[in-house]
Amino acid sequence: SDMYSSVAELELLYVKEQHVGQRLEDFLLLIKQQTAAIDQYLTEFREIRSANSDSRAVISNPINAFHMMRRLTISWQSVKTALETQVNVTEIAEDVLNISKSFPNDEDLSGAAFSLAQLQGAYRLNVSQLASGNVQMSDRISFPSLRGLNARDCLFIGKHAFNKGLYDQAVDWISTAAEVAQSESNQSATVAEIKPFLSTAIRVHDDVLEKKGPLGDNWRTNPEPFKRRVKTVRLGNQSKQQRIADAHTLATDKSPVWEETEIFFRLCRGEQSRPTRVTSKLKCRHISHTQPYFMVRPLKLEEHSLVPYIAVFHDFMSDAETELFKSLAIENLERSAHGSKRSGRQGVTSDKRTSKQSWVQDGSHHVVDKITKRISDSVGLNSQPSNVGSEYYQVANYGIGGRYTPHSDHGVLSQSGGQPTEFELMRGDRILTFMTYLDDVEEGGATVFTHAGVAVKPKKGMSVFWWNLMSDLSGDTSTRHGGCPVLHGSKWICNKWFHSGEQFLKRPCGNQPKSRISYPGGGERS
Ligand SMILES: O=C(O)CCC(=O)C(=O)O
Ligand SMILES: [Fe+2]
Repeated sequence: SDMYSSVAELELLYVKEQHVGQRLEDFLLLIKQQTAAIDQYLTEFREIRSANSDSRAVISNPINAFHMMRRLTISWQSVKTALETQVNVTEIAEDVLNISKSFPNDEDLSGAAFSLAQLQGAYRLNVSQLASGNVQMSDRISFPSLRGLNARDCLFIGKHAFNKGLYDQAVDWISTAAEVAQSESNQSATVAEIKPFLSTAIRVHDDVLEKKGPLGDNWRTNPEPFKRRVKTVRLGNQSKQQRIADAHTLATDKSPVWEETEIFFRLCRGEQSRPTRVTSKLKCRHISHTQPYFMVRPLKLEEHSLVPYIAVFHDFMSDAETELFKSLAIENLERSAHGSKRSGRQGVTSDKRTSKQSWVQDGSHHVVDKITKRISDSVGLNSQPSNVGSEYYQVANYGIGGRYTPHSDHGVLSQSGGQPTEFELMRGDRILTFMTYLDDVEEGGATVFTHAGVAVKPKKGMSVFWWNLMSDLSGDTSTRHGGCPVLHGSKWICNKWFHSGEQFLKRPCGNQPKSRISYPGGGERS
């Protein structure tokens, strides 16, 4: 289950449905042949019997007698074949029913519906347009779907948005449901059925706005009510909303969840613009001196932020290498979890992280080991011993609207779920994240940094890396980041996390007790 949380798995489901569809075509054809034969027999039979005469009267007539003989020989052959192929039908039915055991369940469908609502919210997509089957970001970027959504689909999505506290979107979806219902020739839901949901959604929307304000950790409304004049809107909250509407505001350690979430989505939409005094210092360059083989194939570095240091290597993996990682991972994909306050280090699954993942171990393939060496040489860190200096590769594939809300990668030691083990203490925390995109994503799916104001668009074979720890090995919250919802495409990433415990020979201690580590060579910036 959790099928909606991986596009790669949905592709497998697509192939499965292809097979089932073909079998059902066979099934239908057989049944049609059968009904035709039986139908023909019965038509004649009924005609004769409708006269309601007794046997003597009918059979006394030689032509009638002949007809009966013919019916029960030649015509019966077809009926007999039809009844015997019933066995065949049962076989097909069994096959199809067997396959359908791995079909999505109600929970998967709800997940998919809510993902659509979230996607629409994150990228501010026009709901009517979406309902008509057009995933449109801008005039330039649009992805027509094969068919639109019907009124019942829109109502279903609206209800899910409502249940998750997205009241602004709930009203949008449910009123679109009413619109669609009005013009639907093949009525999937009636306006009369939709109306009560719409008025409830509007009432709750206005209530929440009045009592709690437009934004919170688990609710959202429009800044304006639909119906009533709201007198006592929580102004504090509203002015904050105004503030984050300013394109230069970034998240800080003091930001509540909802504020960071708004900034996250704004960065996802590409609306963030950092001042030129910051961006003008960023450079691109070739790096070839750190290892002899980089002379032949220099690293193509592009900086995205200096403080904290966030940069990418273009063309870090070849197409063959990215394909290899995907193929090693796809068999064992499992729903990704994340830490939470309540569960501590024990992961939980939620819509905070809608992807599936699996671990690819060092040593599982010689190319994997070659890549580990390349990464380690590129960032100047020690990857060994395996799963100590650096973790195994975590390969993940995102689902419909798949995303990962802002978080820090470090903190594996300090989460509340009990004391760290001796092994964890020795291994240290995640000092550096090295993440490679294993595929292109047509739209959406950027990796964004809510404190640093950086958005990195996925590109097949490109790697992005950043430091999660300061020089004194304390956590650096300024590298909080998340994965934006995937609007179109299948997003694959591959993480390698370096740990601090094994880096004592590689990374010189700073002369300042607490400073940010930079690149290359782990030099420092304040
Ligand atoms: O998908 C992304 O862009 C970010 C993924 C991430 O932050 C993680 O896996 O820890
Ligand atoms: Fe992360």
